[in-house]
Amino acid sequence: MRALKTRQNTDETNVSNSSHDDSEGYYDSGPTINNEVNLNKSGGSTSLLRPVRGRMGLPPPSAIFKTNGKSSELSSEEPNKPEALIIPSSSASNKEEVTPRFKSSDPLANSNSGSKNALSNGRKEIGQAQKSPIPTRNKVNVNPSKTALAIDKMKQEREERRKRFAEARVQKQQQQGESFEVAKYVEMINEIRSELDTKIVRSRRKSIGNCGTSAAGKDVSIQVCVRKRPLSGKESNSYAFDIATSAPSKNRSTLSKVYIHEPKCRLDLTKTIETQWFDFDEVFDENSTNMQIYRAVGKPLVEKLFEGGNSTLFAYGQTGSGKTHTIFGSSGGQSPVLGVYEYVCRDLFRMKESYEDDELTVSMCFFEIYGGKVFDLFGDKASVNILEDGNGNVQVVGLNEICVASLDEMLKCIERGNQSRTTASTEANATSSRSHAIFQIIIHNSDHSTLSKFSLIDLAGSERSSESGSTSKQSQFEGAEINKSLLALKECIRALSIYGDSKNGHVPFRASKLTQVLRDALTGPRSNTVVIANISPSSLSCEHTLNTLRYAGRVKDLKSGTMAYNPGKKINKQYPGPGPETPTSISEEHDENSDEDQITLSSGDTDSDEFSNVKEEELVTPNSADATNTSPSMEVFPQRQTSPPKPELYDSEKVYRLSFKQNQINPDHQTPNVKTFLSPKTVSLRGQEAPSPDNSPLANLSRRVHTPAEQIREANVEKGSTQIDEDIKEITAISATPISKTDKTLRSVGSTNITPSTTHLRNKLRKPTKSNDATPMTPAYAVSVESPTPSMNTELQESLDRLLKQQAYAMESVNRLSDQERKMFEEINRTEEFIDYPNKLEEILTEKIAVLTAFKDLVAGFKQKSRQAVAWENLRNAGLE
Ligand SMILES: Nc1ncnc2c1ncn2[C@@H]1O[C@H](COP(=O)(O)OP(=O)(O)OP(=O)(O)O)[C@@H](O)[C@H]1O
Repeated sequence: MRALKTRQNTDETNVSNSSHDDSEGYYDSGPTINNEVNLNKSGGSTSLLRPVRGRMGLPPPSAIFKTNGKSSELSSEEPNKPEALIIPSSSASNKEEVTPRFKSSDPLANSNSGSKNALSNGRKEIGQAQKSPIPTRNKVNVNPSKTALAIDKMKQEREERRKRFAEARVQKQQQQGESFEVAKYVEMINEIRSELDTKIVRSRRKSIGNCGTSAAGKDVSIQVCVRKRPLSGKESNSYAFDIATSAPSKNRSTLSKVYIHEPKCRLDLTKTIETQWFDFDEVFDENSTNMQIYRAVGKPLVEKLFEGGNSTLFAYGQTGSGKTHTIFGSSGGQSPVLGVYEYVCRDLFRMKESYEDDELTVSMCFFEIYGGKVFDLFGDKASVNILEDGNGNVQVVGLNEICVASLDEMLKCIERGNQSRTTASTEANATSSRSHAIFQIIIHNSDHSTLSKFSLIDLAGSERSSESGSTSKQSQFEGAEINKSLLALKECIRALSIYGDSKNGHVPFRASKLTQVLRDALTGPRSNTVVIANISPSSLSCEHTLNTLRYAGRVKDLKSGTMAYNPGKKINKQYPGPGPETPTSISEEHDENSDEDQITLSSGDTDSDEFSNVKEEELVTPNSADATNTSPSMEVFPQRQTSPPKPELYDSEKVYRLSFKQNQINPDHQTPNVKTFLSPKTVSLRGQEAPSPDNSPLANLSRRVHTPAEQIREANVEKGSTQIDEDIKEITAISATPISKTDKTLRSVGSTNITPSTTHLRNKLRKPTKSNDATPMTPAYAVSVESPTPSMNTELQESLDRLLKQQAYAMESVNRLSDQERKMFEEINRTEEFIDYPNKLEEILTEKIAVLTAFKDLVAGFKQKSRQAVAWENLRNAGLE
C-alpha cells in the first residue's frame, strides 16, 4: 500500500523515480525532478515558492530549483527557511494542484499519509535535485518501483496459476467423461467379442490356391490380406481403444474375417457399436510377426518367381498403419524388426542355389515415386523417366539396376537405398513415408533375358492430407498425387481381374506413374499379387480403417477367379431358416438374376456345387484352439430381410449393431443388410415377461442404462415438470380471478379479466396423448380492460395491445412446441425405437417454462400498470394531481 501511495504521489508531483528503493522499501532513491516539466507545461514563469520542511524536523537539504531554466539554491543552513516549490504564475490550476499539499507551513502537522508522502516526495525531490544538478527537461517517465513490479508479477503469476488450475480442472472433467465413454464402448465391444468367440461364421473359399481365372480365361492371382497392428502408446494415451477383431482362418479352405466395431453416437446421444465384417484371404492380428506374414503370403510368391511368374507384394493402408514396418521392418526400438523384404531375399538366394544348373543371376533396383516423379534410390535420388518402347513395354530410363551375387551385398544395397527415401515427421507418424517405394528383384536367365520380377511396394499412406495435419500446399499436393495413384492402382487391379490383361480390355495403367511402372509386374504371364491392407486398431482411426478395408475389399471383390466368392448373397438362399442341420442363420438375399453370382472357378477347383460349398461353412472360434467347433445357436442373427441390400455396403461386408440401450433392441426391426446383435443381457431381457404393461417410451425410461449426464438431464426434466406445474398454478391464481374483485381501487376504474384455459394447457403439457390429437391450441387467455377516462384508456389500451400481441406469440410458441411434441410421440409409436425422450422433453419444457414465465411477468406488469393508472385517476379525481 505504501509503495502504491508513493507511486501515486510521485505521479501527482511528476517525479520520475529511478530504479532502486530506499531503505524503507517504498521510496525510490535518485528521483529526477520533473516539477519543472509540469510547471513549465503551463508556460508561466515561477511565481510561488512554498515551504516544505524535512521530516523528523531535520533541516531540508539544499536544493536546486529551476525556474524557467534558471536555478536557485536553498541553503541547508537555514532550517526555518522554507523549501521552495515552483508554481507557474500563469497557471491557477497548477497552483491549486500543488497548494493544498503544502498548505500547512508545517507539513508534519499533516497526519495523513498522503501529506507525509507528499512531504517525503518533496524531500526526495530536493535530495534528488542535489544529486542531479542538471535535471532532464521534458522527461515524463514514471517508472514503477521494484516492489510494485514485484506485486504486478505476483498478480500475474497468480492469474496464470488460476488459469492453469481451471484448465486442468476442465481437462480432468473431460478425461473423466471420455474414460467413462471409452469404458462403455469397450464393454460393448468385449460383449460382441465374447459372442464372436463362439459364433463367428466363416466363409468357405471357392478355390484352394492362389490362382483364379479371369473372365478372359487368363490366370489371375490376387490375394488380399489384412494386418492389424497393435495399439500404440500414443493412441492409448489419447483414450483410443481397439475396435478391430481379427478372426484368422485355421485352414486354407475358409476365408478369414476382420470385424470392425465402429463406435457411434446417435443424435439422441445414445452410444452404439456398429460391427461390420470383411472377408479376406488372410487376416493377421496384432501379435503376428513379419516372418509369419512372409511364410503365409511372401514365400509362395518367391516360389512362383522360379516358375517364371512375376510377383508383386504391396502394403496399403492409412498413414502410420504399419506398411513400412511390414515391408522394410523397423530399425527403431529395442530390437530391430526384419521386414518381409529380408525374408524374401534370404529365401530367394537359398532357392536360387537349388537352381544352379540354370545359372540364374539376380539384379535389383529401388526407386520411389514422389509427387508424380520417379527417383532412383540407388542413384542418389536422380530423377528418371518412364517411357514406353515400341512393344508397349514400360522402361524406366536411367534407373540403376545393380547385379548382386550374395545376400549380404543385396541387403547392404537395400539399406543404403532405404536411407535415401523421402520421409517426414507428421502428426500421425514420426517417420512417415511421403512416397511410394518400389523395390524390385529381377531374376535373369543365363542369356540375360528376364525370367521374373518380384516387386515389393511400400505405398504411401492413404488419407495423407488429413492425417499429416499440415495444410500447406506441398502436403496437399502430395496427398492429391498419392490418392490419385492409389486409385489408379486399384482400378488397374480390378480391370486385370476382369480382363486378364490389357489386350482383352482397357486397363488404365497410364493413369499414374505407379501403375505405369508396375505394369509389367502386374501383367506378366503368370503374375501373382498380394495386397496387405494394414490397419490401425485405434478407435480414432475407425473411418480410415473402414476405408482401407473397403479399398482392399474392392480389390478382392472380383467377378471371377479366386476372390469372386460372395458369401453375403448366397448363404440365405441356401439356408432359409435356422435348424439343427443348418449351421448358420446369416440372412442375405440371393439375387438370382445377378451376374455377380456366376462364379468362374479356377482351374483345378472342381467344386461347382455352391450349395455343397455353403454346407461346409464353419462356425469357428477366433481365439480358441477349437476352431472348427460348430455352434448350434442359430438365432444370433435373426432372419427378417425383405428389403433390398443397402447400396453403399459392399457385398462382402456385413453390419451388426449393438445398442447401448439394450432393452430397446427390437430384433424384428432391422434395416436392410443390418443385423441387431443381441447381447446376452438383452436376450435375457427379451426372454422375460414384459416388465411393464405400459409400453410408452416413458415407461422404458426406468429400465434404461443411464449415464451420469443422462441422470442429470432427467433430474432437470423432473424439476422442469414441477416448475411448470407451479407456474401454471401461479398464472391461474393471478389471472383466473378478475382483478376487479380483488382490487377495490381497480373496481373504480374498470376491470381486467384474464381467463386462461388452464385445463387445455395442462393437457397439452401432459403428453403423451393420442397421436391423432392434432387440435391446435387456441389462445388461452382473454383479456378485457375498461377504463373510465379517455387518457387512461389510451395508455391501458396500448399496454393491453402489447400484452395481447405477446400473448398471441406465446400461445403460438406453445402450439408449435406441442406439434413438435406430438411428432415426437408419433415417431416413437411408429418406429418403436428408443428415442431419448428426456432430452427432448427437457428442451420442450424449458421452452415452455420460458414462455409461461414471460407471460406471467407480462400479466404482473399489466396489473401493476393498471394499479398505477387507478392511483393516478384517484389522485386526479381528488384534485391532487
Ligand atoms: N505390427 C506392428 N508391431 C509393432 N509396431 C508396429 C507394427 N506396425 C507398425 N508399427 C509401428 O507403428 C509405427 C508406424 O508404422 P509405419 O511407419 O510402418 O507406418 P506406415 O504405414 O508406413 O506410415 P506412413 O504411410 O506414414 O509411412 C512405427 O513406429 C512402427 O514401428
